[in-house]
Amino acid sequence: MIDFKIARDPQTGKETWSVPLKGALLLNHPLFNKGTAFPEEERRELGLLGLLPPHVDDLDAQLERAYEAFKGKATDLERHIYLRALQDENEVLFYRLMQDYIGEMMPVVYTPTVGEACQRFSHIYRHPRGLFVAYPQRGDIDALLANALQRDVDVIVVTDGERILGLGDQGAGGMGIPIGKLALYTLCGGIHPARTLPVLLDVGTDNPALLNDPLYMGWRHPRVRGAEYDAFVERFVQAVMRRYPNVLLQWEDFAQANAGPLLERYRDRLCTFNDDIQGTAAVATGTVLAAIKATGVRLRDQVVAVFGAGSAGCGISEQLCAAMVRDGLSETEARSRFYLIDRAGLLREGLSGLLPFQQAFVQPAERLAGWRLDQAGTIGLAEVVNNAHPTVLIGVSGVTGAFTESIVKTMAGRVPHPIVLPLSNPTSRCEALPAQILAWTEGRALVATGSPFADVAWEGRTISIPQCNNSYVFPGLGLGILAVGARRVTPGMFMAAAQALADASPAATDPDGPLLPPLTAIRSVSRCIALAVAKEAIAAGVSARSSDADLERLVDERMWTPAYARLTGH
Ligand SMILES: O=C([O-])CC(=O)C(=O)O
Ligand SMILES: [Mg+2]
Repeated sequence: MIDFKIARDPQTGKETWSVPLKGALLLNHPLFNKGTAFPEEERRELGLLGLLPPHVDDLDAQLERAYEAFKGKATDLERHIYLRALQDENEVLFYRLMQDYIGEMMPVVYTPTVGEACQRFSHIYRHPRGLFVAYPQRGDIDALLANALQRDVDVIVVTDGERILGLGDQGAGGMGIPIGKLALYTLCGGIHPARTLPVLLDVGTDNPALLNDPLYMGWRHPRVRGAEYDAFVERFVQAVMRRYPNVLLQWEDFAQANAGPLLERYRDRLCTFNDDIQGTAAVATGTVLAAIKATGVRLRDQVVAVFGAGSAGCGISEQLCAAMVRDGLSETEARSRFYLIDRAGLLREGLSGLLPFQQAFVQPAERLAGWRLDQAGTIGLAEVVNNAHPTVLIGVSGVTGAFTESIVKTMAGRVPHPIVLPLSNPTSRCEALPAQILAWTEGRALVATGSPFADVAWEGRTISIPQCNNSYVFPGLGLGILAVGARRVTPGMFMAAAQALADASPAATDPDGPLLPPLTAIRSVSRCIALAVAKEAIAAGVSARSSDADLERLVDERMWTPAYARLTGH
């Protein structure tokens, strides 16, 4: 831990950081390092004279140099390595560069390239970041946390690496995900980078390629499971609560068998949520709400097919269902409009092996009279589309190409503007490519994807493909929670976030506009979401505040902007 202090001028918002480091040690510290932009008097005061080339740059000159270096890289993975190295060298420069070129750089730091970076983690590793909490060290978790660089932590993103995007078990390589998510907390939500902590719980890996890789950096052991796993996670959460009682803890990319149970176990004990279940649900709900504004067909009249009935698919369905109830349906009526398809086919009465969270979406046998079973004896997506006539089709399966031409064409045969959301990540796992969906529907479909895609040209129109990714929600959610010191993350906050996202949709005012705002607007979208979430926290009684007064100031004060602070020694 490095004990540094930040003083903020209330008038100008400018920060002065008092740091205990000097000379080369200071230059090696990404939070403090300004590189060639250290002004003369700081070079003198902080023992930097002679350690830097004599010319003093400003941030703009540094940006130009960094962008040139970025452009010089040949592949996305090399660009990722470059940006991660910059993050480990100079955070202000990294975040300003990301902000100025967000459309170009977010897919490199985050989805999809972060997936490849996780797969190649042990080969591209350069510099430590975040905290590795490995099972053999389970007796020392308090000490491990105390070793973290940060004294005060507001947000932790934790994974055990078992379900990294749609790429499965990446073991310790999963650390790339918490690092990427927290970079987005700062980039999109203005969360101070000094107050975020990525954590990888290393309980081993069942990925044979990793276990056999001589360079693998994780604990070389099959995954610890069952009661031992649960006890380990419990030790971790207790240590976190002792050290950072008010922290926001985000669970990320856990396998289905653990994701839901962990959320249930901890949601009432600390301020915590699961991004893949709840964050993905909120962004999908916000996107569907935006799409129905564009089509003019009410939510209560939609029929939803969800391909992939894991925790994400069920989480999305639960939230959309709650939104339908708000739109006037009874819960039973709303649930009857959902068709969820898992590996064993449509969730239906009599199907064995249903998970607890799937039970609520089981279709009764009488509604399926006359439906055909496929060769495997299940009711597949094609049969659902043939018979149920969905208006919304959502993919969270990780099955590349699952939305075939015939499925999409059948759907579009009955719906003027089908809403099609292939959300699986990374790009290689997408259920259908946007250009295909638009071609198969004569440009009528409203499409949004989980991973980023380029615009599609269609008969003289340029159709932008919004990225329906939880990155539209979690940074603003976190910002709102921190702004009012919320103690819990409630379902109402996700509904407020979804509504705020839909309200910010360009399609709400222009039927030809994209469903989601462009990435260049993401900071202002996060701010709107933060305000809605903060309001909801107060209304739900989970904040110490009792009034909405001053919310804008509270949110704005929390938003860090990448700019060099004055540095002094102490
Ligand atoms: O990371 C992303 O792009 C979205 C996400 O949470 C996932 O796919 O697991
Ligand atoms: Mg995830």
